[in-house]
Amino acid sequence: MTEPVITEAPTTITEEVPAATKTAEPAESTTPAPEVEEPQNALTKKFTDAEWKALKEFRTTLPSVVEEVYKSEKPETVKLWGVTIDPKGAPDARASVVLMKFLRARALNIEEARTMLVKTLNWRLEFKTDEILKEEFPQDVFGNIGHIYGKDKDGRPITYNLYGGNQDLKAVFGDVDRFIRWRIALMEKGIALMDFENIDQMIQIHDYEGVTLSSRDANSKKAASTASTMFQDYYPEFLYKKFFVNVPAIFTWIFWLFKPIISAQTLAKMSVVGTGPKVIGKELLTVIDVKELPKRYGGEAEAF
Ligand code: HEM
Repeated sequence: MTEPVITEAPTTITEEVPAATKTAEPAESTTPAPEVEEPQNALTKKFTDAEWKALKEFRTTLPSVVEEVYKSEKPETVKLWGVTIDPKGAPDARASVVLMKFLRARALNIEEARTMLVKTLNWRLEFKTDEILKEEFPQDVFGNIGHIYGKDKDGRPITYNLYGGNQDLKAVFGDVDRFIRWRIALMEKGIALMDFENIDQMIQIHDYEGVTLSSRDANSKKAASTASTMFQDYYPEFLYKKFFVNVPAIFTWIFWLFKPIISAQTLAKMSVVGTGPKVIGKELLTVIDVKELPKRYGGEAEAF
């Protein structure tokens, strides 16, 4: 697996200004064609000059990406997370945001970003992600282990996974393929709440209340590493922060088991929080408003 290198979203706002190319005596007919103005939204306005440069080059590879993935089908446009990307057409701000995710996940390396995009599109066809939102999963098994609830202070959606010991984990992880489809469905539902204009990332919270070592059997380990690898490979730059709450101190070492499959940049977005609403609230209330945070985590929301 290529180690993805994810650069932090830059905070400086930079407008794309074409470099002045005036020479001493411009010849009459050599006036350079004006650069096509880039459509902007709040997220593209945060791109740096280096990112814009990489994006323009990345776009030139898109026709070959479509050809490689869809072969003779040759679709005019490609839809990714609800955003239409026109490989040959005029640039679009939301499409730029989606494409930038691949570039940032690969440290602006065009060839590596292209490979990641090809692999992601191929995986989505194979995994049938388009059908996943319509799929139904047994409520008695999954009803309590995953929730999408509230927004952070900047409007990012929040997903909660309750993988603690007080669940029937044998039923949840007994069929690993079914679990993975359910987990990817939850991810896609979270992404469906993003507009790619102002919001393109989410907060994830894992609750491990009541966890014991016996909760970690071969199936749940396989489910955890498979899901984690899929997020690394096919969901570039979707994570803003991830919190692991209600983790008993004696189990924090489990966090480090994931180090080989998660990039350093993604690991830096993750933090392990102790147990109880007071301790958890202290940490989570820095990013989530008290009215949006469930009571069990130190907030005021009457949630799950
Ligand atoms: C013992 C029972 C546990 C079970 C059943 C379990 C289950 C899972 C599952 C299914 C995932 C897949 C990723 C996702 O759903 O977002 C995951 C990821 C992960 N878990 Fe656990 N886990 C357990 C304990 C722990 C503990 C105690 C820690 C310590 C903090 C931990 C840390 C992690 C990390 C770091 C990831 C990777 C997250 C990512 O890639 O986004 N797990 N776990």
